[in-house]
Amino acid sequence: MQVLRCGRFRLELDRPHIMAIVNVTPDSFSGDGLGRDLDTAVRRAQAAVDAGADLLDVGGESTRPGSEPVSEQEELDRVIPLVERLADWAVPVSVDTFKPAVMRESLRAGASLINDINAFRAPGAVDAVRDSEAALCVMHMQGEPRGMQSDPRYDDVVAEVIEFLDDRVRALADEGVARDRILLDPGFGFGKTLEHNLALFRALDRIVAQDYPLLVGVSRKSMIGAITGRPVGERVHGSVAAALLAVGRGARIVRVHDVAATRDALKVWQAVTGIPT
Ligand SMILES: Nc1nc2ncc(COP(=O)(O)OP(=O)(O)O)nc2c(=O)[nH]1
Repeated sequence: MQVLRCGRFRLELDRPHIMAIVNVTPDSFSGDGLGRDLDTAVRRAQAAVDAGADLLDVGGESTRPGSEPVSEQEELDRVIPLVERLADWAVPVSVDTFKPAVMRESLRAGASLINDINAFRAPGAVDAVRDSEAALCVMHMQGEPRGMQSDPRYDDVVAEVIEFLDDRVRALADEGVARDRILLDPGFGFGKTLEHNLALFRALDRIVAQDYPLLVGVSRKSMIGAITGRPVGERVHGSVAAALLAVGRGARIVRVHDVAATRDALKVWQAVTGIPT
């Protein structure tokens, strides 16, 4: 059984887990950003937990392609008050950030997981998380959100993503980060064309073979839109299908906007496969 150390929690990953997206942003690509309205964000988080979310991922800066950077203080002002409100809930709170100062303050406020699309490469990022008990999600991205989709290129996207993740995990291990805190994520849509995303999806089992829990985030993304022809607000069916396919290939955490739909789909998948709910 894979157990992920996640702050004061121990996640037993023999069954798939749902990470609910709680974006306190004005400009998230999916249009679900809650801006700075704290009470609305708390209600959204509660609804996600009621619908079956196992974790909450709080994001204060949109990382959609072409997004404009947000200042450290603005991100702190958006994220920390919400983390403080959620910190004693019965589910782990994750914070989606690549800024070391936001990582540090989030941990101080009670976050149990740091979700870094930049794989803890920023100067000071490893220092910010090394001595905590928090889980760390290490994600692959080619380039930066502002320009990553302009012309992503790989010789072998699967091999290069695996090599990148291996390198980052080794860097964290060299700094003393225990392996039971680490999650991997191929970073769908982060410097990838549709073909790159599909190649990675088909090879998820090879990433799983790296023997770290795998997190997958494809919810409502452009790859779902490209395949289904649906606009961002009508991608729940495609997103749920992708989540099931990812779980069937070994992903153990799916990062989603539509918790209830994903939860029902996973219940059916678990009933058929005999994996405990
Ligand atoms: N680990 C991980 N983190 C992520 N954070 C943001 C987004 C982008 O999605 P979203 O948060 O819905 O949009 P935005 O960044 O525009 O708020 N995708 C991932 C992902 O695939 N994996």
